[in-house]
Amino acid sequence: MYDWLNALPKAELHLHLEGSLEPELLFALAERNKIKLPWNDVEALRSAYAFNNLQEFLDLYYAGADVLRSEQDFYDLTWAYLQKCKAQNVIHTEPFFDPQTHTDRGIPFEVVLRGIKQALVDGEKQLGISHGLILSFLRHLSEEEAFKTLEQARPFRDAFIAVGLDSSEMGHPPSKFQRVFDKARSEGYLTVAHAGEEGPPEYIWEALDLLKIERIDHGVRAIEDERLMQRIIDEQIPLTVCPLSNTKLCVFDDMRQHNILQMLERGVKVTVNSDDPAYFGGYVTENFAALHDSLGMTQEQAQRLAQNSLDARLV
Ligand SMILES: Nc1ncnc2[nH]cnc12
Ligand SMILES: [Zn+2]
Repeated sequence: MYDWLNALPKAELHLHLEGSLEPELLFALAERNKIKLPWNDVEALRSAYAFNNLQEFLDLYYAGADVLRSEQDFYDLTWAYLQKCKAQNVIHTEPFFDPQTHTDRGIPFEVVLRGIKQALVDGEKQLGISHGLILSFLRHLSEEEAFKTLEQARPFRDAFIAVGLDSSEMGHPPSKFQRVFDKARSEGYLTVAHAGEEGPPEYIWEALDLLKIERIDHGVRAIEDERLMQRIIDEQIPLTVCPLSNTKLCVFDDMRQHNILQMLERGVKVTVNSDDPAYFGGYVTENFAALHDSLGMTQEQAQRLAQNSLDARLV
């Protein structure tokens, strides 16, 4: 039914690899690693996917990530995501991963990175999907811990194109990580950050002015600040918007209230992404389909959104 949306060549610019962990794989990895789960089966886990806000989701997302232990686990996770990309004509992806979610559980940085990177390299060779990997800091943790993570990444500098910032937004403004991002930029990393998902427009200003980001992840609350909107339009700063995520996390009560097409028509460089597809009900094509079903997105608008994603690549 959505073959025309599936067929559009597109890039995905906002995807957390840990958020692509489907319940079936989660259970398989739990069995492989002999981990007892608090859910009886896949259906019980899926029925827990009802969230009132970002934090409720994050609590489950970090709990789910605990089944990822070995290099092979991270490879399998990433490979499963790349298969979805192939099926949906995502020809380029710039995924995030959160090293601290794993190093804080005692999994060495290099175990995580090697598994992910090997799958991405195989994806290039075998599936023709190009990539740029983004190391994302957890903003609910301290500046010092982010510096430590940047240090752990140093021997693998070439594996990354950028650093990012995710996790609980409220109370953790971009300014908290200004010095970490300064250091990262001095080492040649590009920068992106989640801002204006649940947080106010001020956080987007900080991300632009203090973290010097190339793209805004989410950014949907920019619409509350006209001066900010003008800047984003004038400078053509891309927004990586995640419609299904925004409705599942109650950023918008209903998809019919989502502002992505309004932004598109105002000249904002918005893109469509899946964020955490295993938890939010779909990959990129399902996100496009939701815009068609609920907002009446036209074929021409879909083409512009897909083209924006290709134009907004960092590599
Ligand atoms: N949507 C999101 N916002 C912030 N942090 C995240 N980590 C994974 N998904 C996230
Ligand atoms: Zn995200």
